[in-house]
Amino acid sequence: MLVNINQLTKSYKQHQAVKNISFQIQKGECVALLGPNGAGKTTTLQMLAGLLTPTSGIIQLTDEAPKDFRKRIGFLPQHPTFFSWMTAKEFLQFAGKLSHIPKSKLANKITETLEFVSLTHVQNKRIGGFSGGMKQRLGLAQALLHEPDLLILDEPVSALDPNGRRDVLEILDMLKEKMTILFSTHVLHDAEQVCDSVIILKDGEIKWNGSLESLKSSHTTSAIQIKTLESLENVFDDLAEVDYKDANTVTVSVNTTAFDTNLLLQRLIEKNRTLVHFERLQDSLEDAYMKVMNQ
Ligand SMILES: Nc1ncnc2c1ncn2[C@@H]1O[C@H](COP(=O)(O)OP(=O)(O)OP(=O)(O)O)[C@@H](O)[C@H]1O
Repeated sequence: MLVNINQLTKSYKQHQAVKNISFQIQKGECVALLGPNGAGKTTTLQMLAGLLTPTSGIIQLTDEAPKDFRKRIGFLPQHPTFFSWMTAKEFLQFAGKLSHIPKSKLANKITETLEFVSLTHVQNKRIGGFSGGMKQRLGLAQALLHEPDLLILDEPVSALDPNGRRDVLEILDMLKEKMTILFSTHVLHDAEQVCDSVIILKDGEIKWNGSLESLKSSHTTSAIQIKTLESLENVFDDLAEVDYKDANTVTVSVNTTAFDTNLLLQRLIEKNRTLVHFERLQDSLEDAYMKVMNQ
């Protein structure tokens, strides 16, 4: 285990933004912190990055005393600020000094990191002329420079256009082979593209913590839709999970994919109905997410 969060709470005056949350992150995991606006994502990440003091609770990186974890973390805030008059290289030199990277290592580290985020060709250009996507990649470079154990990114793709989004998600996909990543997003699709597990936050509380696969399997249902030429009246009346769409169409909810569909077909034959449409309907991951949010 790399991170252990225990009963973490943050109150802003009377308002509890994060309510007693506990979770763990394993070394090498890529975890998405998912939730709508105001869920408490930024507050949680800022506490993890050591920028905000928790009202109560414990944040531990393995084998470290609670207060010593900051240098092992790389953080990209939701709205990073840059000095627009600096060049990309100057900005990383500045960031490198702040995080006490030894002088002998810094130049090589900057070259390597700029290469990794595809900014080598503009390393001597002023940041003022950079696009949103380029700035975000530079912010990412700043967070990576000191080779952190845990990379924390607050909504790294929310403000980007589709190309910028793709570039940053591709970088994250490469990075997850090398380090542990926790990033927030309010878009399920972003989480799905790079992460295996999600923590869903709503109103400061954890609504779900687990793999995307288990989210889907535990919150989705499948159904079978049947349409016949004749009316379906009295055909499936004894089945509880039957929903009549119209006289000729029903949807039968089935709890497992192993449901024996032959039973339904047999019933149609017994009752002399002519089948014109038969389809298995399956909830998507998005449906599962909405179910968790509405719980
Ligand atoms: N400095 C602050 N003072 C008072 N309330 C705050 C402060 N920062 C955040 N909040 C409140 O705490 C709650 C959680 O905010 P937070 O920014 O952590 O949510 P979020 O999930 O990151 O949302 P978003 O997606 O909009 O960034 C919100 O109700 C917000 O209004």
